[in-house]
Amino acid sequence: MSAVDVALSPVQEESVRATRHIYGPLALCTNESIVIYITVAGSVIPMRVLESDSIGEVKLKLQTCKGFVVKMQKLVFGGRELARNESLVRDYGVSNGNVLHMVFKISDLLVITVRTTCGMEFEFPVDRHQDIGYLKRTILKKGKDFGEELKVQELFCNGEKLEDQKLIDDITADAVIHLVIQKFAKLRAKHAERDVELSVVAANWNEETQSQGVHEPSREFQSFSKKTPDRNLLLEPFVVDPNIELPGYIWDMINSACDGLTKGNIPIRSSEGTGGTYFMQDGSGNKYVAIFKPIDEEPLAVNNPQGLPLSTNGEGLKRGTRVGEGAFREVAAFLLDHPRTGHRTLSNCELGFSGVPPTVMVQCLHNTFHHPDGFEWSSEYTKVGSLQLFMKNEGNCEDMGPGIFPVEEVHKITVFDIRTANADRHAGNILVSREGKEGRIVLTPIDHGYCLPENFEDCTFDWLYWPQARQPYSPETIKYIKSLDAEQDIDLLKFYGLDLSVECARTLRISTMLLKKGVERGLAPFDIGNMMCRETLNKESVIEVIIRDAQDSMLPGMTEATFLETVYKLMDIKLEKLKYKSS
Ligand SMILES: Nc1ncnc2c1ncn2[C@@H]1O[C@H](COP(=O)(O)OP(=O)(O)OP(=O)(O)O)[C@@H](O)[C@H]1O
Repeated sequence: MSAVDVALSPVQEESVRATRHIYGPLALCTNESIVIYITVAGSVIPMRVLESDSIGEVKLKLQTCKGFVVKMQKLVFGGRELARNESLVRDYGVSNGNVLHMVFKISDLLVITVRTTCGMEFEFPVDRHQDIGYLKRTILKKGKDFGEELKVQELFCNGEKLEDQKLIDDITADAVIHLVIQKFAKLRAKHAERDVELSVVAANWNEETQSQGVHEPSREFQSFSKKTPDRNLLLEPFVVDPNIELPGYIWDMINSACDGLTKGNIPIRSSEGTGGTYFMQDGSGNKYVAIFKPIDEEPLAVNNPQGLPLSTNGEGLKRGTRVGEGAFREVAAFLLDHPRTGHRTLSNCELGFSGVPPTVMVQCLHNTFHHPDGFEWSSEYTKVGSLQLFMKNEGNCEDMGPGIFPVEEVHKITVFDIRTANADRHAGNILVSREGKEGRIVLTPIDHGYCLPENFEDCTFDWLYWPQARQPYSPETIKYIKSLDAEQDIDLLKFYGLDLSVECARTLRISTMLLKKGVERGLAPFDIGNMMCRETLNKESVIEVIIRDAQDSMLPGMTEATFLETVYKLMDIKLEKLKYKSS
């Protein structure tokens, strides 16, 4: 028996038991059985799987053996995210002895339920990274809905008073928090994924209400402010062309985040996502104002905080993207999202048709970012990345059934994804909020670090399977789509210093062409989107076949324009066939 066998045997037994659990004893007899290693948060889990297992089944085994909820797992192998749950282990080229990396997403959101004595329930989301002081203030604010009944005074857990500075996240799951108020009320809190339950029960008590002051600057920051008198060093726009003037709404976001840093409200790293994503707070410490994503912390980049390995060839987690370009793609996504009233200009503060939050490139210096090789308060340690406006939300589309989303809200996302051939549109990347007295649902697309890839290989749209995608676009949306112009878009990006590569520009041209041609023929988002997505991992999508056929027909010396003309004609033929089939 080799040393490896010895080291693995206890875990193998465990994995084998899981295999038996799912497949019965026959699973052990097959020669497809392989051992893979899953790295997660610094430890390695050996696991026996079948090459014919789907990625979904591997995730299920991890849930069975280790308790990691399937929905919260992200697996990476060979620098690529194993994003398709229905694809097989062997489709992704995973074989015996290979190492897979798992990023475990924990939701940043906790949903707190307050129940009054008369049985009324009110739910409100709080951030697990916030502290008890924040929780109290939130309950107090919400307390208006309960009248005078809910006056927060103290919170206790396991007999211990919870200090305002304690993080909500530090409270043990399943713990019962006692909210001490003047009249009886009950509170319950659960993680948005519903895998952890936290109960909060209130009892009678009579003491003075805590003062609701603003956070004191942390000790960490006090030392920082002494060392860095230059406020601009903290956070400033990263502009390629100094002649471009940033508009007021972008400055408001930067200044607000800067104010937060100055007051010692440190950037808070999100537990979700595969890259370094930081919530920037305002001066009061009560509000997030922006999201900062440094380029050196992107997945597979040199300082990725999730422990993902470095890319071996520079390619990002999705095919046709490059490590370190995510932040630029985020900014491009905002610039391309033209408002209904006309073309995007930075001075126009209107949200775009699809609602991509305002995003700009910035540089920021702070010791809370991931600096594995040490840190000094010097400009050398400044990080460059995208800064995006924080959008208040109640969670994301993964947390709820799609049936409740208004058709127009889904359609606006489909328009953006098709235009930009977005390779990362899963339901978790669409935030959900409510607007107005009726609580109209609004969807906000985020996380556009994988839009405009060089090819269409990894295009996936979760909304394809939502009923709204089968409905035709409204006349207003069709009008918007007709106004799109890929050449103008390319020029616009260039103007703002984002010069697309020939391949990415080609993607934008072809996907805009497909969207426009599709609506001309009255196709629904499903029909158009479906042409861009692979049915299975190794079967080319319709758009890929069109592009390959166009490439095959090219003679040496032919121009990009000729290539696009060929794509244009081939696309017409395919669309006519599709129209004929569906009529
Ligand atoms: N503009 C925003 N407003 C509010 N919250 C946001 C915004 N952008 C990101 N977030 C929050 O931060 C979390 C992580 O962000 P994001 O998904 O963009 O990171 P990522 O590392 O690129 O993720 P992924 O692994 O899904 O590609 C999101 O799940 C969301 O909760």
